[in-house]
Amino acid sequence: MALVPYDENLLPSLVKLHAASSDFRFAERSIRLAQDWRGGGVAAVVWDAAVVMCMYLELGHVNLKNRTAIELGAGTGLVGIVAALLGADVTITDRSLALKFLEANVKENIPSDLQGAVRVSELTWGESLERYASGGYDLVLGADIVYLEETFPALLRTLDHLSSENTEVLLACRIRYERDERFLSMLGNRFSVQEVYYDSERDVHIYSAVKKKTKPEL
Ligand SMILES: C[S@@+](CC[C@H](N)C(=O)[O-])C[C@H]1O[C@@H](n2cnc3c(N)ncnc32)[C@H](O)[C@@H]1O
Repeated sequence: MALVPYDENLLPSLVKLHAASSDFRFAERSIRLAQDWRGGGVAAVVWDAAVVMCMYLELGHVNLKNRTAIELGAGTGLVGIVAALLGADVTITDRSLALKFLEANVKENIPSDLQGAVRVSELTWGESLERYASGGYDLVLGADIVYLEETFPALLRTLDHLSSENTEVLLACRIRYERDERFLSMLGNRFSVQEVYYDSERDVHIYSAVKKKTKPEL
């Protein structure tokens, strides 16, 4: 039986035909990603938010050269792959069920001289966070990862763990429901959040969040 993770209206427009693979062009390279909507669930297709995030990264507003980045809920890995091609040292993560697919896409699309700058690793939000350096990343990237209300507390704990006051969190989101707005306001308790980009054609917003400075104890 086909896995239908949620509401058909949420299907990314790029993959409504259950494409077997899709081609993209970012960072002056062709990227071919295997996709498997029927068998792989939400992690196995490229969502519009990922495409918009890559477009945003390509614009050059964010410095990626020699910076450390971690991608959460990477799915097919497009964002992490593009970040690596643009010069970042990237840890690409998702739940264990997504990793096989993700590893194959990374292997296929990262040239051998950059393979050392990319690793694929399991990160289920809120779990075993001690495996990842606290505040240890310059950038935390997430495309279309704000959609399941029950994951919001764990996702917030994860963002909090990975970020220092010098980390920029970039989230590409399609705001579908009120709960998505609620997530952003929960994020605003610990982070200063601002919208930095909007793609009206795909209806995807990019938010930048930086941890608020904690007041020194008196
Ligand atoms: C809508 S897909 C987006 C995939 C990809 N970022 C993109 O935009 O193409 C959501 C992703 O979040 C991941 N995800 C969902 N719940 C998660 C959790 N609790 N911990 C880690 N990843 C999770 C899914 O496996 C999936 O890859």
